[in-house]
Amino acid sequence: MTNFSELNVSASIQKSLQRMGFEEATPIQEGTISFAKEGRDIIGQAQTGTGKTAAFGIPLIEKIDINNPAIQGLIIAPTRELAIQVSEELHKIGYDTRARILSVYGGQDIGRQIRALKNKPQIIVGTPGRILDHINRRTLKLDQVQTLVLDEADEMLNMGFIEDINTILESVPAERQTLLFSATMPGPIRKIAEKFMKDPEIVKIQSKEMTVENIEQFFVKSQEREKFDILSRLLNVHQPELAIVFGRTKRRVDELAHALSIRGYLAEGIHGDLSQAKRISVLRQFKENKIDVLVATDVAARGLDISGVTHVYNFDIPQDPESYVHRIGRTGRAGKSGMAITFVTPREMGYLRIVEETTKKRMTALRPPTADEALVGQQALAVEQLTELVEKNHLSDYRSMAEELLTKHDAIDLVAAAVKSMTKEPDDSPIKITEERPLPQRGGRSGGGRGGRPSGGGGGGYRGGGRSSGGRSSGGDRGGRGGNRGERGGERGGERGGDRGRREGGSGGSRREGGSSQGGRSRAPRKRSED
Ligand SMILES: Nc1ncnc2c1ncn2[C@@H]1O[C@H](COP(=O)(O)OP(=O)(O)OP(=O)(O)O)[C@@H](O)[C@H]1O
Ligand SMILES: [Mg+2]
Repeated sequence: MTNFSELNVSASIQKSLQRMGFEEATPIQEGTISFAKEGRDIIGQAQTGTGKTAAFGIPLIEKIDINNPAIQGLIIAPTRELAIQVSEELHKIGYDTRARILSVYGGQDIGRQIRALKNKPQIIVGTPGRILDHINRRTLKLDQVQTLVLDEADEMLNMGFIEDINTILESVPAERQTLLFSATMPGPIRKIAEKFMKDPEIVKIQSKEMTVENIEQFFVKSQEREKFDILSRLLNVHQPELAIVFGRTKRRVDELAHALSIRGYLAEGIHGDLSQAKRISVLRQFKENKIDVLVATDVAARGLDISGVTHVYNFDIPQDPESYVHRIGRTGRAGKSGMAITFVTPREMGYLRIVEETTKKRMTALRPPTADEALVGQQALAVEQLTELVEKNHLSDYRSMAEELLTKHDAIDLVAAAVKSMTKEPDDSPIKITEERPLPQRGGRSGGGRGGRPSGGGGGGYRGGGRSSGGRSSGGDRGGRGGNRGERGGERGGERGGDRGRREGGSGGSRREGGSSQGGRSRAPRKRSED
């Protein structure tokens, strides 16, 4: 391990890093900071959650000439949330150097952005569409940019941003430093690098597996209609501090978030159809622990760094392995441990194997907990809370009531009642989850091979079983919702017609939801439409 002074990081940035609690550089930081300071182009590849932001952020901030009012650094990130997150991290790193940083992204009032641009920011973090918009309006002057960063390059490729990035690259001086960061490095990304970068130094943090070791990976084989009840029981047993549940489509996310709330979890959904303000507020609530379960589509959660996510549930198995890697990478960040659980229907077992082949890591079969086990989990939680209350001993206002109760009732009955009242018991309030058709068959015979454990239902002995989640799910009434806009992710045709703003704002961002596996790539089977 190397500390930042050994990497010759300036004293003022070291001070900020100290404040951020960064004691030592992570391997990707150690590998890239010196090269970047030499002015080299860099391709940085490292697993999720290993500090790629600071790996480019530290040398970038260090290079800024604080007395030069021009934009000197440009960072392109695939989504608004990421642009915000990156700029927040840069603010922290640059706190003592006082570099001026501004994020620009779709969905935010452009007039306000234009005014903010007049305050002479030195670093811009933005999404491709909005950056282009500003370039076209001549509100963003990039002729003095010295450093260009492509963050989450793989995702920008998947989203079909390559042409936009091409155009942006043509607007920045050729004499510049280019840093490209990605958790995965599919072939087309290497091609971009060859085209746009000068003799790049490739810093790849070698790891046998693509996913970090501190994430335990499980799969649950179950029928589609059983998934929701299994998910509830898993939540009850695991008692995650913060959990993210991934759904394949926006409708799925809406339905899951709603169903989880009905069953008493503090859950909210996030996807590209929600307004910018709503997305930001949901993320804030999640970060502040006001929500326990965040339900999200791939894109909405890509790259998000939320500390303390203990569990990731893939309610639907992702179609491509890169998405899997990114999804589960929302937990196990900065060396913490995490658990990832992927639901897979028997017909989708081929996808599971493809994921495992790519990550070089086998998932362990998880037997779905029975209703009794789920109850025991919740009772244990109640006992824990009760014990904590006793230990805190702020009970003087209640003691006389307790004494009186004890004269009338059996002590064990009283404690049992207290535990019961604090236990979240199984809840079979009706919910509606529209069944998803499985992904197209792939990777050989379905259901075979893994010789998995018995799946599903736990013998049907649980309350509120398939009846509640599956039974009432025919849901043809959703047809007109038009939620399938986003599923045509790969179809670039026509969408260059100037509605870029829409793509990043409001509903427009939806184009990418779930389409991440398709854009520009032909190897994945085309996904069916959402509805
Ligand atoms: N040297 C360090 N010491 C301690 N914590 C760090 C260090 N570097 C980064 N972190 C923290 O680790 C977390 C993950 O970092 P970051 O978001 O940059 O990961 P990433 O590699 O970009 O992941 P992803 O591939 O998911 O985008 C952040 O909370 C960050 O503040
Ligand atoms: Mg990142």
